[in-house]
Amino acid sequence: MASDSPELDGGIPISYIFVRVLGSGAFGEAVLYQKTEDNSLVVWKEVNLGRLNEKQRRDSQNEIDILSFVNHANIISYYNHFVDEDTLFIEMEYANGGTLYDKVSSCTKLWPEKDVLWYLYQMTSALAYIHQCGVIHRDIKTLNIFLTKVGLVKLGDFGISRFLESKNQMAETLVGTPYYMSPEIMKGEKYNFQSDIWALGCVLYEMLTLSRTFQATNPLKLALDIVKSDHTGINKCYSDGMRNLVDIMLRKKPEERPTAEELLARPLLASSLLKMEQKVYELNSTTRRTRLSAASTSNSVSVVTSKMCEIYQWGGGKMTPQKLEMFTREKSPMQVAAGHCHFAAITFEKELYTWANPQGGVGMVGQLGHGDTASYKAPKRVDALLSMPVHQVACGEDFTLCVSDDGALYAFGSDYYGCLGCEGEDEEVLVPVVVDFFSDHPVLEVACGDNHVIALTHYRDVYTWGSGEFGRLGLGSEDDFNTPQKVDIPVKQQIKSVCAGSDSSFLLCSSGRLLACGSNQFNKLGFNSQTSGLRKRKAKTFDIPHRDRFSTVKPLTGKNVMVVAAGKTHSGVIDSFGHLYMFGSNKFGQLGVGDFKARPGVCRVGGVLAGQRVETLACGDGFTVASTNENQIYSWGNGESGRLGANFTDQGIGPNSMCTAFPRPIFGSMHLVSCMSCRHWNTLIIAEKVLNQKTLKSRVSSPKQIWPPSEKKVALQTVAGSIDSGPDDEPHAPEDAVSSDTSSDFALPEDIAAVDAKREFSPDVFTPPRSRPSSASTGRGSPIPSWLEKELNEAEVIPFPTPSPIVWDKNAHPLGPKGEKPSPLPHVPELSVANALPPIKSPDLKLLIPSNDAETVAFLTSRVAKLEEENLKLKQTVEEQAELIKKLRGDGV
Ligand SMILES: Nc1ncnc2c1ncn2[C@@H]1O[C@H](COP(=O)(O)OP(=O)(O)OP(=O)(O)O)[C@@H](O)[C@H]1O
Repeated sequence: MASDSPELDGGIPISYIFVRVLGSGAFGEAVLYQKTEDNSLVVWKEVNLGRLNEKQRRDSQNEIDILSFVNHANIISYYNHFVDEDTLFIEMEYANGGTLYDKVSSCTKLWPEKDVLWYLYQMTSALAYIHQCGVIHRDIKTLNIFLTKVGLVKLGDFGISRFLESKNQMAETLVGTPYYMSPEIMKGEKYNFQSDIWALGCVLYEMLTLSRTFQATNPLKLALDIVKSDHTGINKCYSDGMRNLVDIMLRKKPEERPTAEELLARPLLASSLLKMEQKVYELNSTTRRTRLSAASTSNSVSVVTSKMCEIYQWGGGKMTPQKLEMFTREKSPMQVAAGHCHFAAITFEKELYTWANPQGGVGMVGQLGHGDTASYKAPKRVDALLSMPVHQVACGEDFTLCVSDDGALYAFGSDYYGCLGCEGEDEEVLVPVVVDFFSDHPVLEVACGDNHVIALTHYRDVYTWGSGEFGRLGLGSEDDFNTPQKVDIPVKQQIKSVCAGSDSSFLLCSSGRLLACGSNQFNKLGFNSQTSGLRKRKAKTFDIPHRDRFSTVKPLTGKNVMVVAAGKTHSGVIDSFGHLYMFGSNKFGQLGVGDFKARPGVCRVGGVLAGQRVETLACGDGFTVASTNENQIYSWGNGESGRLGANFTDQGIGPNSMCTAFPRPIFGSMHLVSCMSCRHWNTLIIAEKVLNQKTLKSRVSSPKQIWPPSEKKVALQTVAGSIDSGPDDEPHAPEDAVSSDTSSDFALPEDIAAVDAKREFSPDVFTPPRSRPSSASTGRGSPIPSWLEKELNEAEVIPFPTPSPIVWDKNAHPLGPKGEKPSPLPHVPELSVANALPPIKSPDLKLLIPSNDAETVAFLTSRVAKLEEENLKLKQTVEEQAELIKKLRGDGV
């Protein structure tokens, strides 16, 4: 039990962000979570064992037994399970496209035969597989056939399946859903695999007719119809082969029905079997994770943290942060983007929501994508993109662009400057249109300035279009373009991320170098340099007004830039140490250096931020917002119209009484910010709150395989044994704690001393770094690339005596703060759980890295950059070789 093992035995803590409750079944809830380890969505099905009778307990146990050994592209994957007191938790694959029931019931027109065939193939393939393994599903129905957005079928809900010893064995229990029950079950006779074929026949019939096979609502009449009557005919628009399939699957005598294998061999399916098999493989390989999560490694103990994400918005008249209730109650946000008067958010389910806050009679021009010019004040889902999983969004002044999982780029709103990237579109586009140009160049990330767009493709090419004033497109001129234009990158650098200011553009390279172009007014690109102290020379500033090609921001060379943010008159970057550097206008104190004086070069922001790692950064019109590894959010600069989310004043010094030139904390309670975006006077942030943390001991398991029938029984006993409530297997921790996060979501600024007091400790809970939606202005990267981190974690441990354990706070620094033992935690509600948990050691890193001094950090950072560069070179060589081989083959050599 976890209480007996105060240390985590090398177990990897896993964080889950609560997304939403999917629904409740007879025994409990199915809850959707995002796993921060790899950003995947998973379902935790909670089964309340306390309410179950003996038979129902067996059924839920049965579901795990079956799920844990089946492994098929068209069956919901099982990842993990544990028992916590009277609740059984099962972690499984999430099917993000609803159920076949939803799809059939929302259809008004008959389906094309090829679509029916595609679904039928996948269901039959899943059935053939489980039947071969000796399992009858026993509850095949449209409600248990899950779908993914890309059109994959996932058979689920094995609650009442069971093994049959042999194909001839007959089951006797009366189970299933009446509409899909076979005649033999209705008659109380024994049944076998062929009952599943009957149910599949009913499902096929529903897909072809959009109605139930037998309609009677009176159970007796239904039973009679199933046993005696024939189903009504199927529309002649379907082929004879298809209609014949229904007939043979719904034969009253089970032995006359084809088996699933035989169905697959029939000409209708067999003729396109290979193609469909290949398609399933391709679609599945992009979405599927490894079957067992880190929690399931042998004897591991993990901390499972579930978090809730909330969106706060301020500015434009909203003087303090306002929580958008919709994203708290129903949907969990993953990325946000702010425009001049419109906003966008993407949920974990990859749905896009938009809303607006127009002021002073500003008209809407379709930038919300809802098909009209209404200004929806509350977030509304963009239904036109429902079938497209959207992973990133960016807002321009009055237009919006977003990227789907498959790299398609969609645009809507005003095309006045050609920012929609599609020639021949109306000036106002009210629903998303695809930017055709990128059909052959899948897009990774998009950034929008006020009137221009930058897109980064999967091949790491950069395209720009829209207004070219001040050379912001980096194309060597100030010309405007209404279609994407490829940008020449002067240095052979791999571009990692793109960022757009109002009339400026930045490209962030994997090497940590920053390239910029566009207007350098106030030195907001950071190009200006100053020479002073040279013999016989006066101090001189080299002022560059604008640049029309991307070039290196030289004053930042040597800083390993991880994050860049650009506002209207100023910009900022965060380096790999979490240091913040600002440049541009300081009229409103937006550089955060404690005064309002113009600064000719790049300034490092210290003060209250010194000693913290800055993790996210966003720049608006005359103000800046940043968050740190200590979960504090700061704002500074111009406070007019609620830009700072609070009322700070350095009265009498700045240009107006609402300005502050120092970073000021704005949230009273601690929040982890995963994403932020500022534009004009608006700010949007996503703040994470820990809901609860559990320490759990995972069952002993290794990745499951399909066993030959003879070994099946033994293997299943092993799996079943692992959730027995015997002492060795008790997987829950008595110290499971639920955070009583009753602190107000937002409080006005505390006094800085209180905040400083909080900064003296760092939580000793280790949570894995979160991979974030890539957004130049918002995201923060892990200081150590994932491959290196993986290598470090998997490296062989060489015993090395250390006087005191080093607590590695991943959020704090690549190597932790000087290796000191942290002081005990004061009582802060959000951290009460952290206090309850034992300190987590990171033996691997502690042993691998003998000292935590700055040199080691610098060494590792430069090594990472170098390795990345080498990696890039290798990739290029491989590509060149592949090209050569292709050419040679083409020439017939
Ligand atoms: N893996 C999954 N992916 C997507 N949705 C799921 C998944 N598992 C369950 N759901 C959804 O969650 C809801 C609740 O599911 P659950 O399995 O708890 O109950 P049920 O199947 O509706 O009822 P019962 O288990 O009593 O038959 C259902 O709407 C179901 O569609």
